[in-house]
Amino acid sequence: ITKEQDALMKLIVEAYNKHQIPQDVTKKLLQEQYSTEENFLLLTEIATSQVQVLVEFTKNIPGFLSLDHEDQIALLKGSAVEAMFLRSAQVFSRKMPKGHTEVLEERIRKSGISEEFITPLFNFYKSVGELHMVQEEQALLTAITILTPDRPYVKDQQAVERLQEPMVELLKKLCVLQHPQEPQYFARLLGRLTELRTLNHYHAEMLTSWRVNDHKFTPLLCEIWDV
Ligand SMILES: Nc1ccc(C(=O)O[C@H]2C[C@H]3CC[C@@H]2C3)cc1
Repeated sequence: ITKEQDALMKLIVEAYNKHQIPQDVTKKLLQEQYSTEENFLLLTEIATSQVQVLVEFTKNIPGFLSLDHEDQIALLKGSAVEAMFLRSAQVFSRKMPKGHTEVLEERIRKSGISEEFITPLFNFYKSVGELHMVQEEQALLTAITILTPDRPYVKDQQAVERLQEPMVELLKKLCVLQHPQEPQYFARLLGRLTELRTLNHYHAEMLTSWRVNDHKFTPLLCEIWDV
């Protein structure tokens, strides 16, 4: 790892850890009663908070704020679902106190999300958990997801590639250092990004079904997902 790569990694990890889901949101998970309505409201709070954390993290990715402003929006809107699921998968499988994980799982299962999305969602959570990513890998993988050049409406894809490439190279080196006994570990991480893309479709269905049943979203979620 070169000096520049080490500096880049420290910036990304610092940005990743700077913003977390507020305690009061995760505390509510245990307190509120278990109605479908209450669960939906909790998930709405979690998703809104996740998107806020995502925007703050993205602004701290070196070079992001120097991109064309419309492209910045296109990258955020194009990656919000994937970055949110990636972070919630990491929180779900690692950071949460034991009791919370089961409670959150229960609430997700009973919030009006259709079964056909529940299965792929928890399969994804499980496959992320099994990777036992260190925080550097989590932060870099999230930044790489956000800096995907071929999102809809991105005008200057080369500029995004120039930011994403060094992060992919750095992640590749990190994986070799962190998992020397597992040469295919880096490929497994990138495989998670492919699995993530499939969740976009399910997520759009989830939003539509909630909208149809007249569920209220927050202004931020309406804006980032055009609902
Ligand atoms: N009104 C909404 C409520 C929740 C979501 C959402 O994406 O929830 C995600 C956050 C984590 C819990 C369920 C999934 C993963 C979207 C709109």
